[in-house]
Amino acid sequence: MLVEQGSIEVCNLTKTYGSKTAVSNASFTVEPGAMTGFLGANGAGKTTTMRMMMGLLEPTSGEVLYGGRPLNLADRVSFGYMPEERGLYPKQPILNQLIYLGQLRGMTATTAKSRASDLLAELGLGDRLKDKLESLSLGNQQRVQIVASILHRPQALILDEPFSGLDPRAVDTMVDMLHSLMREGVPVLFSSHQLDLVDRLCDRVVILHRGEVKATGGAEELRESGPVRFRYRSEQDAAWLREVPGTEVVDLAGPNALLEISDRTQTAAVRQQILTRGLEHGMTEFFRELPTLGDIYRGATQQ
Ligand SMILES: Nc1ncnc2c1ncn2[C@@H]1O[C@H](COP(=O)(O)OP(=O)(O)OP(=O)(O)O)[C@@H](O)[C@H]1O
Repeated sequence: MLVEQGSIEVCNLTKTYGSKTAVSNASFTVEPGAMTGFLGANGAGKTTTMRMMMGLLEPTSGEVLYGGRPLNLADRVSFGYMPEERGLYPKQPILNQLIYLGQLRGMTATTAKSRASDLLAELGLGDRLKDKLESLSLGNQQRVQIVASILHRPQALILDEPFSGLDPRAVDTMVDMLHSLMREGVPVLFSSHQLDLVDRLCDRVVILHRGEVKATGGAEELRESGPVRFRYRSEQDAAWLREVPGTEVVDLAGPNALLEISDRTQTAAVRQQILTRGLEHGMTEFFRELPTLGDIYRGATQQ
């Protein structure tokens, strides 16, 4: 069933600690029915931003809107949040504490028990329901954390490093769960350092660097707007490409090269020139290669 969910708009959020600015005038949107990856190095300000979005930290300035109006307490209770410091009780049996958490979020004990049991079983923990959290491996504790954040069918999901420490199979299972929520129209924001994972999973990206949003938008759109690069392959030495005006050779290995067009408005002309001359130099392939999200990330966080 597709539920009408609102988007979350982060508007000019700033957080300062004394003279230190942890987050500076950050603005971005988390769209319903999409996965948004929140990328940034250690200390970039991701956790601080997410905590402000969840109302756990008062912004120095700026606000967060949900469905076009200021986010209120009821919205926040309806959201699923996985904090960086996690936050379940190590000494409590896992099912019991999930039932308790579900009740805090308005579920009956019976519904919470049945949904928690189903989700734990889906994550391969069906036989651990009565075990204390601390007796599980760290990766399995993390699976319980994700169950805690999605138990009550949240209206939005904000996840701080949800994939860190998970093995590939656990990542896949969790991704399936997040995708099914996303298909129901839930906005999902998750922070990560894992560029490859963000590249694989996200429709949208926010890149934070030293507290500032350096890039935001659709992953494809960001890749399209990145540097214009062409892959060139041939049967002869490709060093002649260094002499072509309007391009820079990013990488050259014998007959193969990666080129970047210096001025994207000149792309068609430069491309035509290379095609014509390439035919005289044994060219076998020549095609546009979009930058990866990793390239975009590195470009946006250079200084
Ligand atoms: N309570 C605090 N007092 C002072 N400075 C803080 C406080 N909380 C965070 N900071 C600083 O704010 C900056 C942003 O921290 P934050 O934890 O939001 O980054 P992050 O992107 O989540 O990093 P990581 O990926 O390492 O979790 C850091 O320089 C951090 O030291």
